[in-house]
Amino acid sequence: MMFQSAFKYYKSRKPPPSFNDVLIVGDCNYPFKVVEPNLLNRPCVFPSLQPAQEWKMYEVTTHPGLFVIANPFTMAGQRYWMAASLLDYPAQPNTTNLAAKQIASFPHGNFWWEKLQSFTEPMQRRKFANTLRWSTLGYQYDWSNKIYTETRKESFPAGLAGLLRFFATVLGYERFSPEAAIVNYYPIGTTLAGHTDHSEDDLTAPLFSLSFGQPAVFLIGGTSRDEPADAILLRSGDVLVMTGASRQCYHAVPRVFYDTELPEGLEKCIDRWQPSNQSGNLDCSSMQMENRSEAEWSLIDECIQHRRININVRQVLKEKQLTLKCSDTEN
Ligand SMILES: O=C(O)CCC(=O)C(=O)O
Ligand SMILES: [Fe+2]
Repeated sequence: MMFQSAFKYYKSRKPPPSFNDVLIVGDCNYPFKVVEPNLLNRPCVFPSLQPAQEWKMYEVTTHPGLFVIANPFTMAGQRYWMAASLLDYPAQPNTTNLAAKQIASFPHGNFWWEKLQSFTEPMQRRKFANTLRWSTLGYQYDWSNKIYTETRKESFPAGLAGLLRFFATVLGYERFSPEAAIVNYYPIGTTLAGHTDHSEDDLTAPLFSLSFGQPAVFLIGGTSRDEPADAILLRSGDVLVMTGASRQCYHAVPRVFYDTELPEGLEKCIDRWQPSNQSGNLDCSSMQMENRSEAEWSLIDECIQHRRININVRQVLKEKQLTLKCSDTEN
């Protein structure tokens, strides 16, 4: 199916789409080529992740350069990043789609989270929860002008930067520098239209997409909208990486749905993070772990039940620009 017809097909509620042609990460019946982790003389462990020798990594052979790592996270690890996405990343000075309200009412914190806690009626709380749609980390993306500007550059969260450098190294991209992220919050039923990401100066650096919470159908086509698309199922913990030719391909998210709608035989997301069973309070000093309270975990679980979170990480600058910057600060 061509990109736009595939988008409509997977978006449709009536009738709902079939999952027959959706690529399932890790299933050998599909065009997945096993990729060996690049682990020479390197530590293969990172907090929140399973040891890298145990990861299942694939290249999607119909899209050279497109890699998928089938959920390399531990359960507590997933919950750690879910909590960070909901409590920390939407906080000032990061920008969110709710920026105008944020400045007016809560000058310093996470307006959305603070206000969310004030609702006692579940339906109203859920309605308000759905208003958060994105937050930006590091270089704050200017959506109107489609640029990253030096003047709106916040610090990139250190733990997340470490995680992304670790993924990049295991895939052989040792020089990857995480400089900007868009955290997308997708309430069930929402979509992301087809686009390419081309505002970064370095389009040869990989683009990472981390999925948490409810599942989604991810669509990837060619460099124009007139090429056929592949649909890939992304479940909680899955990591998708666009490199090489696939880095500049059209992609979209036509469907975010409850894992209970997954066909029989497919692992449900819920088995991947098990709310309340295990806290996400990791014991690791390198990630400046903040302990979350019981009340916070319960609201985090509620939020996760009704949405997918996507952490989309980019390198913005070319390596030359980076080198210049480093020598600037050293002098
Ligand atoms: O949600 C996703 O997996 C993709 C998000 C994306 O393409 C973007 O933020 O540019
Ligand atoms: Fe994108």
